[in-house]
Amino acid sequence: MLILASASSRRQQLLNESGYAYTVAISNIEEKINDEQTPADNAVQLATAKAADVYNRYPDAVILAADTIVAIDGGLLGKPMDESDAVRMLTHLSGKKHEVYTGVCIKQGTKTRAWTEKTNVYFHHLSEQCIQAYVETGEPMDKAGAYGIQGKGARLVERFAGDYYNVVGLPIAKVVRVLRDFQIYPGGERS
Ligand SMILES: Cc1cn([C@H]2C[C@H](O)[C@@H](COP(=O)(O)OP(=O)(O)OP(=O)(O)O)O2)c(=O)[nH]c1=O
Repeated sequence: MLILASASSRRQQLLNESGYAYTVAISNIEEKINDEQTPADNAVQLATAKAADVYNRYPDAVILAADTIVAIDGGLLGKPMDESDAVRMLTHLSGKKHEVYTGVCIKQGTKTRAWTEKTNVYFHHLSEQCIQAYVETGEPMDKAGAYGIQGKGARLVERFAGDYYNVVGLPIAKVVRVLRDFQIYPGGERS
């Protein structure tokens, strides 16, 4: 049995599109960023903590957890606290390159595979008016870095290098490969 330890509708959608049968169980951990650690370590540790939390409730299942963090100029951006925080984040990202890290943890019993995937994203120069209008759509509020590349936030992005789905919140191609090692297969694929 596969359990997705995530409330994120984007992650659920990516698993649905791949044709997996799974159940959602949400972890209750507090997502605290540790500024003294690298972005990659933060992302993978948060994903591992989410998986460990759900493992306590489902000790026999294969558990998939993920965490997405945005890094720029050596600092980390999680989800914005409010609209002015979203404006601050988007102003910081404007006209620059940043990195999106998604940490993934797949766990069954003592068998654990955990890693971080990085995608570089380059933003256009954004006017104050453009940032304000985007924040007013409400889209930034539940997203790391205050944007969603898969939504209206697409207009902010000049280009990216790496896995697009990693930015959305789950590097699905690698996840599919690692899940095979746990005997979990996508729709249409046999063991
Ligand atoms: C950068 C970016 C982030 N995001 C999202 C992915 C994640 O859902 C969210 C980062 O928060 P996360 O803490 O990774 O995930 P979550 O809180 O939504 O769900 P859970 O903790 O239950 O797993 O930001 C996008 O949807 N698009 C983007 O372009």
